Amino acid sequence: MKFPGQRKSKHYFPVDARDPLVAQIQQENPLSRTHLVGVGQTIVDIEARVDDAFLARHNLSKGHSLVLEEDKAEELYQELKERNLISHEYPGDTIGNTLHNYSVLADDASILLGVMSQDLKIGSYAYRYLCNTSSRMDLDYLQPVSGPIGRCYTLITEDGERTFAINEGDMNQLRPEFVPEAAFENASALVLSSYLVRGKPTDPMKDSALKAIEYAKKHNVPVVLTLGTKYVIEGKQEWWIEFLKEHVTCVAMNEEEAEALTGEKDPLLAADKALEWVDLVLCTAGPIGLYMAGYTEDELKRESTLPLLPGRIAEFNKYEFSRPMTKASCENPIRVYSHIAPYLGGPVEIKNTNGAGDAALSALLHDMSANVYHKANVPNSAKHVAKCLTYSSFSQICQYSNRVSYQVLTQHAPRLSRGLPEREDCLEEAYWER
Ligand SMILES: Nc1ncnc2c1ncn2[C@@H]1O[C@H](COP(=O)(O)OP(=O)(O)OP(=O)(O)O)[C@@H](O)[C@H]1O
Ligand SMILES: O=c1[nH]cnc2c1ncn2[C@@H]1O[C@H](CO)[C@@H](O)[C@H]1O
Repeated sequence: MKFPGQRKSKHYFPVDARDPLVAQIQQENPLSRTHLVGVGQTIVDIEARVDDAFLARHNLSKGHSLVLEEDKAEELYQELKERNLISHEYPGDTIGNTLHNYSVLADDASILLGVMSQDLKIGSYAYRYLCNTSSRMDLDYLQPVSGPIGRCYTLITEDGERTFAINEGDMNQLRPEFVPEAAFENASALVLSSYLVRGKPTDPMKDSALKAIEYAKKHNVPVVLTLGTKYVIEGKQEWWIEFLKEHVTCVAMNEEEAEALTGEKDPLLAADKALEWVDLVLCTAGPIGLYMAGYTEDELKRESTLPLLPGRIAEFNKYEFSRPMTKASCENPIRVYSHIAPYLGGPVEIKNTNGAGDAALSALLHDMSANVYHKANVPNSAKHVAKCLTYSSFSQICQYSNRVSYQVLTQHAPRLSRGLPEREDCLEEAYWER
């Protein structure tokens, strides 16, 4: 496990490969490992530049993700092909992206539960998916299917906005028996998306997601839900709120999804509202940057030395140097919030915003895993006197998530093509204090 954030801090582990005491411990007891597990919809993103008329012709709603009927999807594909509009093809899926990015950042294992075409043809979409996925992502549990994996037409209009049109293929055919309990032993988190429940009523995907949640709970693995698109939430708020209350530790969303869920337009107020149902919130807000909200123990709160920020909650970032905890593990829980503006004000040229939110979430998950890893290997560390959800503070995670989003904005693909530059390993020194 490569560590996130302040890697030179005294709690960094493995502390120093040259320290004879540490070397000894490592020889006697191999380090305990952890991994991230996710239930995904295996999808290839097919990117094309189109105009607004194209979206109108295919009845697509700009900025969102819609599932098309097979014949409509074929019509759309034919037009893209005939007009030679397809520019890139990448592995996609919000969960696949998150797991891949996690594996790249942590240089460690993640497990994808999903489907894969059993008869692979070289050059096919399934083949492309596998070739361009991190070798740290464990694909051994995938369920073989006879049909194609999903295709996500990623349509970029002149204003830089992206609209998704989905041809499902067999992406929702994952059956519960392909969700093995073994994948949850020692897992640091289970990550799911709200997209998993929008298949046909006869699709087994929803039951598979519920099976995964059942195992996660059994093994005390936090459940992290990313909201995907506001259309999955709108009109079903009550259902989602019950779902969050019952199953979810951490929710990740952008400001539109946050509004659909909470009715609050302001991302800070929306994040605050979501704390009524979950323990930790990541809310991205495009050019505004991102917010986090969560709980910490009153006695353990740590005051920020950064400027206090104005917002709909006065001095909301006052305790952002605290580490997130579940509400239940606090005796006197207090709410903590943090915000960060886009890294360096955002890239000079945004290649594509596709995947920026997934990138932010993968950084948070990396930090959660680092905590589990550190706790398993250095249980007596002062870091673990209280049961925290993450290794770093709210503030540090905001910085890290934002930095990773920036990296995705500067490239076409929705997944990180490589880790962050090594010279930035210590965020404080190399980047934030510039
Ligand atoms: N126009 C922009 N300028 C600067 N930074 C941006 C811009 N858009 C996004 N970002 C950065 O990327 C992060 C995530 O972006 P955004 O809120 O667009 O995610 P999202 O809508 O969930 O994306 P996706 O669903 O495509 O993964 C933001 O917190 C911000 O740091
Ligand atoms: O219905 C869906 N299920 C799963 N992933 C999706 C769906 N629609 C879009 N994306 C994925 O969202 C990523 C960016 O966040 C894209 O890579 C796209 O593949």
